[in-house]
This record gives sequence, C-alpha cells and structure tokens, in this order.
Amino acid sequence: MLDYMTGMYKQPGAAPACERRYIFVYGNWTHPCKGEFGNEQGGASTRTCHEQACMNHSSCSFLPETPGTSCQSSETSEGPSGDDGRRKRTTGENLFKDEKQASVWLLCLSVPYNRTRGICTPVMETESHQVVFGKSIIVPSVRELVKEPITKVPPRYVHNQQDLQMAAAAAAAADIWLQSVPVIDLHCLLHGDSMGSELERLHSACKDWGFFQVVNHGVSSSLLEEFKGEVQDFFELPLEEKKKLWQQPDNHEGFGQLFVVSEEQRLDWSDMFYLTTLPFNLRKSDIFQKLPQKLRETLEAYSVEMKKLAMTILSQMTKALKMKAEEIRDMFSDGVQSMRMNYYPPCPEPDMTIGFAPHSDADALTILFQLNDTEGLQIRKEGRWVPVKPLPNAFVVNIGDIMEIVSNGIYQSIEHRAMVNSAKKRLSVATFFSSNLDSELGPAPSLISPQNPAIFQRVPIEKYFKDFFARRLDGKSYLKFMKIDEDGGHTS
Ligand SMILES: O=C(O)CCC(=O)C(=O)O
Ligand SMILES: [Fe+2]
Repeated sequence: MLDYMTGMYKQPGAAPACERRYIFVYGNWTHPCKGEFGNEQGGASTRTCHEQACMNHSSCSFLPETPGTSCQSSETSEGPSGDDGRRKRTTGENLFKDEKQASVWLLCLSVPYNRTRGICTPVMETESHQVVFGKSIIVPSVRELVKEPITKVPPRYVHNQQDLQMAAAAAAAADIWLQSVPVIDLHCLLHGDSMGSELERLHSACKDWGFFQVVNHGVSSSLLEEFKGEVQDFFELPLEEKKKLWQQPDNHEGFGQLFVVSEEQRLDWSDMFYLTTLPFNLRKSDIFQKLPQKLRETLEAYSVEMKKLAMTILSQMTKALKMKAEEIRDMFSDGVQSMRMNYYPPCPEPDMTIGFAPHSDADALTILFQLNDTEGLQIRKEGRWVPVKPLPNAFVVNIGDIMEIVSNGIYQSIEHRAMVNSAKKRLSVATFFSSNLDSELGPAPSLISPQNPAIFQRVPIEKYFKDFFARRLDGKSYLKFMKIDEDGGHTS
C-alpha cells in the first residue's frame, strides 16, 4: 500500500535499515553532500547516499541540472526489486515502458527505502509539517447550481461590468493576437543546433509576455489522456461523494473556491479542487486518502512529470538570466508544488460573470494543462485582454510573482483570467511550483549590484504565502505590497 504522505509503500514488519536513493534521467547531476558531480547521457541511473555517511541528510539530494523529458534509451539501469527482495537489473526501455509506473517509481526512490525489501518500504517517519497556508469561506458548487435550468446569473456571481466589457473587445481582436503568444519547443531548447536561439526566444517570452506555450515537452500523451479522463470523472462525482472532499472552514484544500474572504465578495463562475502535492510532508493525508484510487495514482505520476518539467524550465530561465545555477537549485530543489483543478460550467449569461477573476499567480512558475479545447484563458497585454488558444499537446506556462521577485523584475508575472461561455464547460489543471518552504524569498544575489539594487524586499516564503492567501485576489496588488519604495519600505 502506498503511503501518500511519504510516497513509500508500506509493508508491515519491515526492517529499519535504510538508505536514500536518487534517480535521474539524462543530464548532469550533483551531490551536494559528497561534492560529487557527473553527467549521464541516456537511460536512468540511480545513486545511493547512505544515511549514516551523509551529515546533511535532510537536504541531501541529487539534483538533475538538465533533467530529461524522455526515457526511451535502452541503456542498463536498475529497476524495482524482484519478488525475492533482491534488486533486478533491467533496461531503461523496460523500466519506462509504463511511464506512469516509472514516475511513481521515481518518486519512491527519492525518499529513503528499505534495503532489505527493495523498493519503497517504510523506513522513515516523515515528520508531517502541517502547514495551513490559508482558508476560504465555504461557497456552494456552481456545477450543482446549473443542474437546475436557470436563465440568470445569481447576483453573487455578477462581476464589475466595466471590466467585463473589455472581454468583448478582446474577443473581437482575437485573430490579431492568436499567433502572438510565444511557443517554445522544449526539445530544441535542450538539444541540437538551435539551443542558443531557442534560449533567446525563451528569454524574450519571459520578459515580454510572461506567458508561453511549450510543445515537445516530453510528457507522455498516454499519461495526459489518463489524467484528463480522471479529472473529468472527478468533477462528475455525485455531490455526496464530493462533500467528503469539500474545504473545511480552517483549510482551503479540497473542493470549493479560493480567496473568498467576505460574504459580500463576488464569486467566480467555477468550482475548483486545490491540493498541495509536494513535498510529501506538506500533503494533507486526509485529502489524499479520500481521492479516487485511480486519480490518486495518476496524480502521483503527473506530479513527478510536472516537477521535472518545472525544474527544466527554471534552470533554462536561470541560464537566460545569467544567474548562478545553484541559486535556483537552492531555492527549488524541494519546492512546494500544488495543483488547482478548475471546472467552469456553461453559464446562462456569460457576459455578466467571470470564471476566474484577474490575478497573477503567487508561485514561481505555473504549468497549465487545458483539458478540452474550449477557449477561456485571457492574459493582459498592453492593457488589452488577449485570448490564449490551447494548442494540441501543449502546456501553457506562465511566470509567477516569485519569479518576478527572484529575477528582480526582469521577468514579470502577468495578469490573467478565465472567461466562460453559454455552450460548453471548460476544465483546466494548473500546477504551481514555488520555492522550498524553508527558503527566503527575495531577488537573486547574482542579479543585484549597486547599479541594479533590489526592488523587492526579502521575506520567509511561509510568511509570503500566508499573507497571500489571507487577501482577496486582486490583480497584481500583492506583488506591489512586496516592492521596496524609494525610502526602503513597503509601497503599500
Ligand atoms: O483555467 C485557466 O485557464 C486559468 C487558471 C488559472 O489561472 C489558475 O488556476 O491560476
Ligand atoms: Fe492563474
């Protein structure tokens, strides 16, 4: 049985001996505790860090500098243990035939496991760090609301008309903009002759747009299809089932809406499900245990893929910004990952409301997976709302506030929102990637100089998030709060 707090398989009576193993697929690696570094091309490899030998065990990890996105090599590597408890050698090809399984295995190997039983037996009491980042007033489900034939949007969902009128203008101008949101080819960025030019394109996309679509990302389409189906089924569960996973008054994880801080506040035309997925010790076990089994397993695999992808993109951004590689590693190696699944039901008066009010994301990097081809996402560019048309097999990636702060404003988080329509529902999953919970947030030292002084203050990341979730979501107002004014204090 998989323990969803630690990512390990529970096996009663397992012996306590343990070691920590790491696995990476392609690329450069470093081992901060042992001062080792190396390079692997092709196949999956594991390295072992023996707990006793490692003084820095809690923070020790092999850090893939250029994690790969493909696992098709047939190079030899180690695989999960056989039934006899001894480790079997297998080929990379076999190991990753079932990518979902492989990803779960990757996760398991990134935590201590019991040497005598092979893979993922419980050897470590993970101290569950029960951080509650925020709470939100409990609100009804919009999906349930539209089950009754309604012709008008209830007053609590009617949004500011001036803002909404801009949506119509954006729709009219859509064709001009459709081609404009940059598309980054991850394969070209990591391999081959066009790496340099693709890196420049990435840099411009982050500076000028704060948004881009990423293609050739290497995440298996079968995993994405499976995840898509399971998320759709999840929102179709009967209300009685969903209630078991509804937000609680003291914690915003679960079904509901985020950032609802007053009974008067206008609500968005959507239902969402929010949960923290990484690191393991931040997971809310009661939520994980109640997820449908298949979704839970696919979510594990998806979460690993998203972490790999986020780390790859972040390390490329570091390169483009000419930051020191270790700065990003120190901040994100054990980064906080959370997911927000969004369900926007059809709306009888789409011009009166909004699926997700304008906001910038508080994280470093968001990877958005649009589950169907219904349009709805718009980004604010030069004062206009620009629709983002989902490309097949692409993720939409955007810079969040943390990256704007770390880059000292070179990259900018961009306001975006989700619109609804009268005919079709829309679903998306946003994966948010933020820095390690014990890190301090502020501009990267390598980007600061007397000529380029820090424009943002430094705060512990835990405080940053708690303050963020305590506020009503309002465009980029939270980032303004983090800015240093000319006298060296807060700007607001
Ligand atoms: O559903 C969308 O397109 C946008 C979702 C979003 O912005 C978010 O979850 O932060
Ligand atoms: Fe967002």
